[in-house]
Amino acid sequence: MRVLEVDHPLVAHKLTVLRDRNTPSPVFRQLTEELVTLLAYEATREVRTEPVEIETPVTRTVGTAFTKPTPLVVPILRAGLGMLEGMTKLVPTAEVGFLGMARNEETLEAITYAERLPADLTGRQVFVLDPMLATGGTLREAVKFLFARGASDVTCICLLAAPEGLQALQSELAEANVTIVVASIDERLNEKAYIVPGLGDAGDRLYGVAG
Ligand SMILES: O=P(O)(O)OC[C@H]1O[C@H](OP(=O)(O)OP(=O)(O)O)[C@H](O)[C@@H]1O
Ligand SMILES: O=c1cc[nH]c(=O)[nH]1
Ligand SMILES: [Mg+2]
Repeated sequence: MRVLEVDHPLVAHKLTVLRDRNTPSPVFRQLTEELVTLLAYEATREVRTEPVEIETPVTRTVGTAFTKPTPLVVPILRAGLGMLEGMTKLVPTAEVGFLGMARNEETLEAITYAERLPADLTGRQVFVLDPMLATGGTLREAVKFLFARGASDVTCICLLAAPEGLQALQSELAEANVTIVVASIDERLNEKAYIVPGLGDAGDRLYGVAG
């Protein structure tokens, strides 16, 4: 498993506004989308491509095309849905599958309540979108599920990660072909397993308080 913390002033600035408790949902959604586009630029460095011959108005030349099957993008509902548009803007030909997962706030166990993915992911490159990597339980389950379906490698794009969650994932997925691309590795988890300084509950800030 590899971890890449993206160090860029544009990322740091947008993240600062996102963290601010006074930032309203519409601005939060817009900034999330913009941040994902910046992170996706780094996260797609290893996307599989092949040469393709094309004709410009001047001559024939060899360019680059995504190798088929194209990457699969998997937002983890709810909060990951806020990252989808930013990703598909950059990789418009990607297919999209969905995982609905929620962390039980008492036991911190991640449960899967919805799944809409291709049955066979053999050889597929998969990009998972989830803004928060706290204990790491949600991403661990998601990644294991994708490998069980045959994915060749999984890249998770997150806004914030806690060191505790990264360590937990590292100890379970050390040898796995997993990359975590994150805007900031924060200080720690608090007693409720929220990321500190963090940005609060990403799903609630994007979409309002869940019932
Ligand atoms: O690393 P973990 O400790 O598992 O926590 C992280 C998870 O918690 C949040 O989702 P949540 O369960 O709040 O669902 P939501 O997106 O519907 O709000 C977040 O979007 C991650 O999926
Ligand atoms: O800080 C946190 C931790 C888990 N889920 C969130 O949305 N935020
Ligand atoms: Mg939530």
